[in-house]
Amino acid sequence: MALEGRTAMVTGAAQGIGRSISEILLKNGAKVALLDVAEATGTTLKKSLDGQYGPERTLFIPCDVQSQQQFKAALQKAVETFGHVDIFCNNAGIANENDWEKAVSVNLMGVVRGSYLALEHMNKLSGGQGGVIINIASLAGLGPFPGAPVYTATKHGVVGFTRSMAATSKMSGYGVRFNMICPTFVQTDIINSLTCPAALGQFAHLADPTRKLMEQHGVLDVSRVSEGFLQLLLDETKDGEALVVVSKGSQYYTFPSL
Ligand SMILES: NC(=O)C1=CN([C@@H]2O[C@H](COP(=O)(O)OP(=O)(O)OC[C@H]3O[C@@H](n4cnc5c(N)ncnc54)[C@H](O)[C@@H]3O)[C@@H](O)[C@H]2O)C=CC1
Ligand SMILES: CCCCCC(=O)/C=C/[C@H]1[C@H](O)CC(=O)[C@@H]1CCCCCCC(=O)O
Repeated sequence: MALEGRTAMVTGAAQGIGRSISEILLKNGAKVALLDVAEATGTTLKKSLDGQYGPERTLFIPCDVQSQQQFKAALQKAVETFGHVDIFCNNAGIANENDWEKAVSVNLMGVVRGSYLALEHMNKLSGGQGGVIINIASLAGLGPFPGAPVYTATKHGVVGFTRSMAATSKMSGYGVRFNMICPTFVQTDIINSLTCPAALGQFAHLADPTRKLMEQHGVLDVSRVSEGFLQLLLDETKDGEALVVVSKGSQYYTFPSL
């Protein structure tokens, strides 16, 4: 199997896209540390995966990506259990224009924190074995998404950070590839937040236009993102790339050259 002997960590792994990514990693032979702030959902998932893959293949670690202490301890636990980390996916995210500071904290600061902590273990210059970091951005990381300006800003931030880290890693010799995925709407709980007046705050009047956008763009199954994730992970030529996953297919985004 393509990922036999590899160890992965996925944040926001208890449900949705993170769960689907964790499952495709397991199907392809990897061991996976599942991190999530939702302890009950994560524990239930771990039990179900134990039945399918055996208890030694996964580890559930309750972890809020907003906490440096919890995140650092989670990395430590995964490395102690599995020996090393080869694949790291910063997936945890929320949509909340009302509590927009939390959205910045989870979606952008959480990705920076996760990437830097993962690098401490993966960086070849500090004794690591190298690896791949894949960040889950969004189509809203490449263009404007009306009704969710802060969500959009965080995803643009993830795109900029990931591209810059890819260049930084290459020029420094870290041996770690950085890539991102930019999906359109995907059938998970987060799309309820994008049309929920409480989460939209001052932009609650844009819930209906967002529903219309979903009808126009389509809402994908999570498997479309995890299949893209596997493609991006296994293609060693990809570094600093954004894989756009939309209803008509998946394609690498061409950034304007500056
Ligand atoms: N569903 C969609 O339409 C799209 C989602 N995305 C992105 O995909 C990622 C995953 O979201 P979905 O699976 O769609 O949503 P989801 O709401 O189903 O899953 C998000 C997961 O992240 C966890 N989480 C939230 N805050 C956390 C924190 N502080 N620390 C650790 N875990 C935390 C949740 O408990 C949950 O398990 C997010 O970054 C989202 O922005 C990107 C494009 C489209
Ligand atoms: C393939 C090139 C993509 C270029 C960026 C783009 O097309 C952006 C489109 C936005 C458009 O301005 C209006 C939208 O609704 C698009 C963004 C849709 C975002 C879906 C986000 C879903 C999510 O993250 O939960």
